[in-house]
Amino acid sequence: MKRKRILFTGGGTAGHVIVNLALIPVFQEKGWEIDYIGSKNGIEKDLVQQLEGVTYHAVSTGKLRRYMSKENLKDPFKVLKGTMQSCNIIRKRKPSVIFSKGGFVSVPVMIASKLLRVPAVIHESDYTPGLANKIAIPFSRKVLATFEETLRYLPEKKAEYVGAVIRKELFSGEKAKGLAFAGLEGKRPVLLVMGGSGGSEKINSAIREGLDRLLETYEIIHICGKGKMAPEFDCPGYRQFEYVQDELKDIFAATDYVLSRAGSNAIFEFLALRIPMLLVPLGLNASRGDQIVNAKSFAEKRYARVLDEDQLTTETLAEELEQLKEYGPIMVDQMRQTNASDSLQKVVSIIENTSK
Ligand SMILES: CC(=O)N[C@H]1[C@@H](OP(=O)(O)OP(=O)(O)OC[C@H]2O[C@@H](n3ccc(=O)[nH]c3=O)[C@H](O)[C@@H]2O)O[C@H](CO)[C@@H](O)[C@@H]1O
Repeated sequence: MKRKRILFTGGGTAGHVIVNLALIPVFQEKGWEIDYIGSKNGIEKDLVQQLEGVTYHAVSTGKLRRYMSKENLKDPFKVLKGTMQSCNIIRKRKPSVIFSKGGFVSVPVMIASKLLRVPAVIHESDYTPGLANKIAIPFSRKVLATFEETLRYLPEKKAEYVGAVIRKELFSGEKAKGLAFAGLEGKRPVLLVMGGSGGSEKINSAIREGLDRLLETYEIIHICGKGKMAPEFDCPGYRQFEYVQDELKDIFAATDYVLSRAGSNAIFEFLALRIPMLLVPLGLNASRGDQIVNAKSFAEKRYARVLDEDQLTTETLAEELEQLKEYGPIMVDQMRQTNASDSLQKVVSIIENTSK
């Protein structure tokens, strides 16, 4: 019997790849063939190309900029080229279904899916839909949302709330391995600092400026982002990484508190693992404000505390971390009332039912 084939797309930042990484092993176990369309140089290429049994195809992509640039004039042509390349790949590989996690690389793939009548499912993990997904929704059969509140921004007939899709392996981390990997003793509570998949210069600076004081209370694991390490700050109890893959589960298991950006995938992972979080959402000057609403929703449900980026100083950070310690047990109680465990299965069933 001919094996079914699924084509994934999504990229730009890890937030647009991670859900695909959670789904790929499930479809592999089911015996499906897997293709992935991403960009030539995006993080999706690094994360997906190393997976066994997944064929990665790179296409030309535009970039959905929110500012004026000469490059904006070239983008429609890049999207057109990407659409033609995607059409060729789809014609050759003949997927039964396409799953898109958004990001600008997904736009040409979604247009191609419509042109060639391959059913496509979109996933939106932020509270408000991203620009790429907004463009792609008319080309899709189904739009799945992590936040229940997102449904009000989506077409009723296509939208479905599924919750957060979380990589299974994140639930099997080991604290001792996490501490050993980071070279920490675990004598003081471990604070994980994670400025999103690309790191955050603002959070990095605030942590490093207040490092001596923070190290009196915490041991710190700092995921700073590619090219954002600062070896001159290396000292006992403080460990920096650019980006962590396989060992992330162990780092999470060793974490008592987290200071983070408010990207949807990351905050739902902390929620699922019951880690009290202080969130510093990316501001309106650098984004459409999706993290601000993600964070607000978490604060309202008492899963998180929020510190606005423009209020972030070493002093406010130290104060807020004190509050995080105090309110941590309440947050954990609130988080224990949630259950994200069946989201992955739900999404898999929807994709299977949508496929040709
Ligand atoms: C600057 C930007 O555009 N940010 C967006 C991007 O964030 P970003 O790419 O940071 O996305 P998320 O925080 O949602 O997800 C990051 C993912 O990367 C993983 N991870 C991170 C660091 C690491 O070392 N190893 C690792 O595996 C996290 O565990 C998480 O699963 O997508 C999110 C989801 O659409 C949006 O909410 C953010 O606004």
